[in-house]
Amino acid sequence: NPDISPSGTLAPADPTMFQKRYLKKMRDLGEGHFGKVTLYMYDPSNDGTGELVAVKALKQENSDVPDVWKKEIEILKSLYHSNIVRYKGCCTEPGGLEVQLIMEYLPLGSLREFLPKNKIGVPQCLMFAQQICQGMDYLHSQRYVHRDLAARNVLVENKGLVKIGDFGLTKYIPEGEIYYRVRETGDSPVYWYAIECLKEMKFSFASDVWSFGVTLYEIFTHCDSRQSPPTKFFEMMGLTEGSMTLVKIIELLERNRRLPCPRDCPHEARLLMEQCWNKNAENRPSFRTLVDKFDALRR
Ligand SMILES: C=Cc1cc(F)c(CN2CC[C@](CC#N)(n3cc(C(N)=O)c(NC(=O)OC)n3)[C@H](F)C2)cc1O
Repeated sequence: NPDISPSGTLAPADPTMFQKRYLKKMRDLGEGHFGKVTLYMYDPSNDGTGELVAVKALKQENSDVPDVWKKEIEILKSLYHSNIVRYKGCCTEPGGLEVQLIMEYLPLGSLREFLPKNKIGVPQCLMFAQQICQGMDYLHSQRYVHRDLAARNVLVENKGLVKIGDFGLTKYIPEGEIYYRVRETGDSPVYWYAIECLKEMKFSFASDVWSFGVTLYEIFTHCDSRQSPPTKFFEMMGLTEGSMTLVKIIELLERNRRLPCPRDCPHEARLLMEQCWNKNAENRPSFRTLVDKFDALRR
């Protein structure tokens, strides 16, 4: 339904502009530090035949950081890859502060929901792993560091296709730079963090590769909560509380302790996992290399 522009000519409606009044809330999909993701039906004809979309909105009190927020919208808008969730548009309230990011909806949810219910075999684990590497290789080629790669942020389109689904902590690494330093830790996903992130809050393409190693571990454990990274790290370090946890994890990693090898994980895949967890960031493979290594494994 093209909008009538002031001059009265028929301006083609911009398909990336969603009007808040036609968004009908269905249910919450997730909660994050700065906001939440909700399932809506976009139903301009108001007859229940609209399309389902996933909408990410900042919590009001955080909406005074529009530049950070707009950054995430700009990032997702600029990414085009079969293994990255599709940007559909954004929704602004007339004169409102809040801007909402509108993405395609993948009803099967993330690997965290999918894997425990669908016992996939080794070939499919390797296929999913390779697709994540393809998406991440593309993200890195655009000079973005994800900083939150984990099974909970990988969406399942169908049994043959997964996509990286959330870019809440993604940062741009300027040409010539290697690291992105952050100040806040917040409720950071420390069990997915490389050792240099824990010690110096230094994030890089290589720290994303470390997080991929943890994601590969999650895939081969079928996201079984009894084997989750937090659970296994707590077992290894014994119960600690508060800031001691960070100190204890660093100690374990310095002593070359790592997550255990999942029962169904083939030896070659375990070797890749361990390469991703190399203490020395320079010695970790790139996602480009990992895509090729998974090709060899899948033969
Ligand atoms: C404001 C910051 C913020 C808020 C958050 F809630 C989260 C956490 N959130 C991320 C998006 C999420 C998981 C992924 N990827 N997801 C997306 C879809 C989709 N596009 O279909 C989907 N589908 C689904 O669950 O279908 C049954 N889940 C899930 F909402 C968790 C992270 C954040 O940075």
